[in-house]
Formats: sequence, C-alpha cells, structure tokens
Amino acid sequence: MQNRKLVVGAAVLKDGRVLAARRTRPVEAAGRWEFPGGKVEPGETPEAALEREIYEELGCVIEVIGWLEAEAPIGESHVLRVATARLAGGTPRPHEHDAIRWLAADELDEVDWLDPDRPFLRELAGLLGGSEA
Ligand SMILES: Nc1nc2c([nH]c(=O)n2[C@H]2C[C@H](O)[C@@H](COP(=O)(O)OP(=O)(O)OP(=O)(O)O)O2)c(=O)[nH]1
Repeated sequence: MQNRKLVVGAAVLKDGRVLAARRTRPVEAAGRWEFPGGKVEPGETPEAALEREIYEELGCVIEVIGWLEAEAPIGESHVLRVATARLAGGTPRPHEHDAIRWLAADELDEVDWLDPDRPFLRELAGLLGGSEA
C-alpha cells in the first residue's frame, strides 16, 4: 500500500471508551460511522493532519498517543491508518458529523462502521479492555 495516499483517523480514548463519529457525506457514506480525521496534505505529518482535522471537525485539541498496527485500503488510491489519541483541550462537538458516540469495548459493534474501519476494531477492543464481537 506504499503508493497510496494516506487517510488518518483518530481513536480518541477517554475513560475506557472511544469516540466514533457519524458521517453526513457523500451520500453513500452518510449515516455510517468512522474515526474522525481526513486526508494528509502534502508536506504535513500524519500527526499534524490529525490534530488539524480534529480541530476542524470537533473543535477540540487532541494529542496523538500512538498508531494501531492495522492499515486498510480505501478504494484504489488511499489507505487508512488510525492513531490512538487523548483529549488535550476542549470538548468534542460535531461540526461536520451529525452525531458522535463514546463507545466501550462491548459497544463497538453497535454502530455501522465504514468498511475500511473494521480491521481496527479488534485491536481497539483490546486497548479498551474488552473483546470485540
Ligand atoms: N476521516 C475518515 N475517513 C475515512 C474513514 N474510513 C474511511 O473509509 N474513510 C474514507 C472516507 C473518505 O472517502 C476518505 C476521507 O475523506 P474525508 O472527506 O474525511 O477527508 P478530507 O476532509 O481530508 O477530504 P476532502 O474533504 O478534501 O475530500 O476516507 C475514517 O475512519 N475516517
């Protein structure tokens, strides 16, 4: 997946839960859940891209902790990586999504994740202290 452009998502952790956000666009992804984030711009580090996107989308400051091991193709041209992060300032409020949820390990399968996000859930469940369904 070396030649693909990078999309980064943040698994924001708090009190044994992870933040999930519901997309509103494009129409085929509307209503499905993701890790907030977006495309890394040229010259930008993945960490800086995440911090920028999360501030734009949720109005809060995060600090990246580390990266989950999985990577997942998105279509033909992009690849998804997901970082764990903690809140470093402010309270997340959805500006571009139409809902957010804080999910515990045993709630990860309660939302309809975008397909590329699913490979990350098992590792995340382990970090949250439960086993993923
Ligand atoms: N942010 C994010 N995007 C994801 C995830 N899973 C997944 O398949 N995607 C897809 C949806 C989009 O096709 C693409 C990211 O585009 P985006 O629209 O969120 O990013 P962006 O704001 O930088 O993009 P744009 O407006 O410039 O198109 O990756 C995920 O967990 N988080």
